[in-house]
Amino acid sequence: MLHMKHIDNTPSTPGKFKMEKPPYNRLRLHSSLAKLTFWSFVFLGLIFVFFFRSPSSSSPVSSDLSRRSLRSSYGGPNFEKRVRASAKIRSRNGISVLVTGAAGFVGSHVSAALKRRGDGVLGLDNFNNYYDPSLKRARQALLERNGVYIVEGDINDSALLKKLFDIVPFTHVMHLAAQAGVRYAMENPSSYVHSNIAGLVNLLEACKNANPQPAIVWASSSSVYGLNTKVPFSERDRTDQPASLYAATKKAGEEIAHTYNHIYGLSLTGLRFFTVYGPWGRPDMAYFFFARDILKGKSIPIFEAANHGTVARDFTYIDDIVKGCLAALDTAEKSTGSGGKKKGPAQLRVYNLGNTSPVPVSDLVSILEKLLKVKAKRLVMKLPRNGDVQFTHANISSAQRELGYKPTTDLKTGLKKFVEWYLGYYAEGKKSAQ
Ligand SMILES: O=C(O)[C@H]1O[C@H](OP(=O)(O)OP(=O)(O)OC[C@H]2O[C@@H](n3ccc(=O)[nH]c3=O)[C@H](O)[C@@H]2O)[C@H](O)[C@@H](O)[C@H]1O
Repeated sequence: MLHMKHIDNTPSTPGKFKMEKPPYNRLRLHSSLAKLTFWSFVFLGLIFVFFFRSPSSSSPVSSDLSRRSLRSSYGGPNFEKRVRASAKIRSRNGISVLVTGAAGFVGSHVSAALKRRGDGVLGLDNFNNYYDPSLKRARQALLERNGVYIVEGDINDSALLKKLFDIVPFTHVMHLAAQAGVRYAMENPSSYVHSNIAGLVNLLEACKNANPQPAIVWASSSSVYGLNTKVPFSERDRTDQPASLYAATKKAGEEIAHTYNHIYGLSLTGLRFFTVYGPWGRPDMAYFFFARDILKGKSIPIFEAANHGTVARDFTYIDDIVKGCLAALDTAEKSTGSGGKKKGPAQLRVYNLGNTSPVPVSDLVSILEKLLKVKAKRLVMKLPRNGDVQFTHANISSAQRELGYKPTTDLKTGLKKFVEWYLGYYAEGKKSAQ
């Protein structure tokens, strides 16, 4: 009760009051001791933390952790050396291209073709498991043997994109990373928003901030024509009635491209691919899993429209698509902006890359039966209302005129090449298609 004593001892004339020393000193002594103890603990704690976290610590756990964090930071001279070597231009008038989705079907073919003609190519891919990742790894191994390095990372990782643009002044970006597939969009809608919208915006942000700004060619889709009935589909037709979320995200991508072109002077070319097929293709696509299931003796669902209406696709062979992609890169004008600011109007293009000859899905199955020498167990079903459209048919006159695009492979010839690859790749017992 010190404070009460203190009050009791206070004289009525405060101006003359002098505090008695002993009790006050005792108080100060107590609080100093407490402070000293407290700060000693803090000090000891800091020393402990410092030594425990030091990389030179002999603790195996901490050194392993620090090694791991270094590995995942995309840093270090080795990483930069690999990136530079892969992106190095080896031909006169060559270009240096960042290919996103490089371990994908179209991405791996385009990367290989660019490398073959001496362009610098750096791949980027997140190796997600939308379909069997071992197929993506096999494509990666093939590309690595040909000098193309694929960085394992996501287009949503801004720090990684910035790092890549800091290391290499890419002249072009071939943006093929996406969440593909029209039916899977009902199962996992957010993956489409994540890759095809957020990822695209993130990539365009990196491109707009890069110095120099690259020209960008990217994959849109025939699905943007949605429920249109006028054929063949022309780039001038309406694209405001998508039948799947996949199509809606690709359509959104085209509008986002317009915005970045308008505000920042980015040169942007969208390619509307029409059902691309061929060797090293995507196992989620019909021609691929039809082949697998025919060989396994499983029945295959063949869609038909109302009143036995034919469902058809303008199937386009991968080599024709690759030629279209390279022509789009070669005719792309430079972006005009710098430092995130537009300096003048820049190129904005959209092209159909199709085959201009739609084939009914039932004919596709007949071709596969002949090539595989196995009769299919056909299960004819009503076209489900989960993203499919009844037919696609490209008008390619713009691409023909401006890119020199001219598809040369019909479905029979292309599927023959696919089946040869498929049988070789999944040779008996070695691997099995999933
Ligand atoms: O051009 C595009 O932009 C898109 O092309 C591709 O979509 P689609 O043309 O729908 O290809 P795909 O699924 O192989 O079905 C082929 C045909 O088989 C029919 N089909 C399909 C499945 C089935 O079980 N039965 C069936 O008859 C089906 O009705 C269709 O008629 C890409 O997957 C897509 O990512 C996108 O790039």
